Amino acid sequence: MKRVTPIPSAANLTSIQPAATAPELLRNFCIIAHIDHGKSTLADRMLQITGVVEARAMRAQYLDRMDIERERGITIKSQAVRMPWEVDDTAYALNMIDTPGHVDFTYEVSRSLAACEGAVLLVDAAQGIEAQTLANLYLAMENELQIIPVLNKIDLPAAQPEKYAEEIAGLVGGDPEDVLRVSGKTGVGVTELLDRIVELVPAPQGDPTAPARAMIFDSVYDTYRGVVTYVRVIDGQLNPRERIAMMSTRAVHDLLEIGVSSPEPSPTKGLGVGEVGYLITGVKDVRQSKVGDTVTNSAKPAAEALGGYSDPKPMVFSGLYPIDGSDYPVLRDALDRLKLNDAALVYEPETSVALGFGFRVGYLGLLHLEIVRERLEREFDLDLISTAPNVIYEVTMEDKTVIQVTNPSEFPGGKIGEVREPVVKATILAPSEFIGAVMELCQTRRGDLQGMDYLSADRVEMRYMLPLAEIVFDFFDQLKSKTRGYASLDYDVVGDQAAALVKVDILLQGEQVDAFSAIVHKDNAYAYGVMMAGKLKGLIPRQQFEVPIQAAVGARVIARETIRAIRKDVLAKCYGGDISRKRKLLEKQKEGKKRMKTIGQVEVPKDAFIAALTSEQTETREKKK
Ligand SMILES: Nc1nc2c(ncn2[C@@H]2O[C@H](COP(=O)(O)OP(=O)(O)OP(=O)(O)O)[C@@H](O)[C@H]2O)c(=O)[nH]1
Repeated sequence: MKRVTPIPSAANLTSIQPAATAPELLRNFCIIAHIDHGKSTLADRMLQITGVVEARAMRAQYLDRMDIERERGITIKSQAVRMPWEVDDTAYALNMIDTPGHVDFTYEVSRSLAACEGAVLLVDAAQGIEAQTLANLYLAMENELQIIPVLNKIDLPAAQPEKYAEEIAGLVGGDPEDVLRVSGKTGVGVTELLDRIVELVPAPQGDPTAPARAMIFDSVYDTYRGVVTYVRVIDGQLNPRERIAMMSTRAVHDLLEIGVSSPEPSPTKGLGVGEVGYLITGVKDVRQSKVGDTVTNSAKPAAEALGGYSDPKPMVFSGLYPIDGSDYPVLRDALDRLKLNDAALVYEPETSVALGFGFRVGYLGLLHLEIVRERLEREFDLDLISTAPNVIYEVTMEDKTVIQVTNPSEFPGGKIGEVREPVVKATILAPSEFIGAVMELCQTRRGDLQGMDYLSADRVEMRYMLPLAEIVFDFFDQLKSKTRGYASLDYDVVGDQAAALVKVDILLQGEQVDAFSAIVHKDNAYAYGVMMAGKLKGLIPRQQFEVPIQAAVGARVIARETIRAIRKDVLAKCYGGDISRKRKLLEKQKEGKKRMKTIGQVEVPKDAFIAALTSEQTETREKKK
């Protein structure tokens, strides 16, 4: 197809653009890829080639706005951008929706996909298909998107485009020759890709005369403008200064501004069928503008909401405590602020004997946990300690009462009928030489092999059912280290199952230390007990009496360590009768005691708890590196 010079940048046009582009001139697409296969780099190149961002203003990963995203090189929040592109003298508007690539954010990916008619399936020409390529491809197929397979990074010396084009064609159908070859880095093949998007992605269809219906696929909090809601119009038209209604909550808001991002926000006189843009209503909380919800006109509402909406569900919980107890109010405010921008974050106050006042926080997954914690520490200058992450358990007592447990220390005693835990369907892709290693790992994690397929002669896809609890800890790190970094993983929570789970408590001189309680499979209880008791023995200073450290399941002690007694006589070194020096030493000892936590009669420096919890976290972090 012949390419003509792109039309001038939308940003250079007058600030208010005409209402609604005709649907047949629109193409809505997203780029789906495994993490690091180059989605953001390709998106950058498209912005540059279509002229919406001048080369001079270009910076790497233009669309990734959060500092953390830029530093970690990953996309967390998706964004949409409109690009002009001319083919055969016809000016089209391409809406590109950048999607997050990580497992924790699958829900956001699926909403972004629902806003498109086509998907560029991007595969690194030196790596081939990976687990998230498959997961995202299946999501795109469920949404009936036109798939455009593309091999990226063909400039790399290690690129094997022939081999992987065949792999892709085997997966999506078609001829290996039709798989486009591009380099997001050098720009090779990107114009051809833009042409192909116009050619292959179907124009959006909808009823322009019907009551307005638009799907929210993202909403972000902006300090200056409040919540910015990204929508895709399905039917009808949204106009400035209308009153709009959210169909799931029935909340009504005044539309203050409506426009498109190109990629800086530019107001328009409205958004019509198939268009992608943003709405500003002055709302201050993203929870009032939920991803997946349907926006309609409040005076002339649509009868039915668009399908597929679900509330984000936290899957992983952990206690979050300020290291300095006086920071508790700061932490509370910081969480309130963060929640404005993160509808998936949930938390409630919690107190721990060992750690004081804090919060039990629910996250979508481990990456989400790390990101929240990092943002709290960085943006609010807090020093935090988090307890080991755990999943949500459903405990049915013998009398049939059901209890949801998000904190191990709340695991009920007494007569338990059944404990259920969430399970995931995991897809693991690895070179076939690592099949044994992967199987061994999954077996130790209580995995159940569901099936296995060869993608090519030397690469295999394995499907497992695994308890989520076994994945949230260090599964991914173990998988990487056992496969020399070659395996990739994707998982999806699919339900729950009954399991033989018990709570292990750690007791100091008979008193339970809540921060160390854990829910584990009964076969792993002993190992956890021995590990924790041993660790605490090394951290708790000797007291003037003997202190037993025990690990127990219910009333049964399964491991024990003992801290031997000493008598710490601070006056021992003071000969003679210098009373003022003696007093000083005693004062000093009293000061030190303030930093102690008393568990029963045992005085434990708060630092020891922090060290025990952090060493666990750093061990896992170290392993990741
Ligand atoms: N040589 C080469 N490197 C590339 C190309 N495209 C991307 N890269 C590099 O690959 C790495 C990952 O690229 P990103 O664009 O951040 O990948 P991504 O898929 O957006 O990653 P997520 O946002 O984490 O999903 C970066 O170091 C890029 O510089 C390419 O065409 N050629």
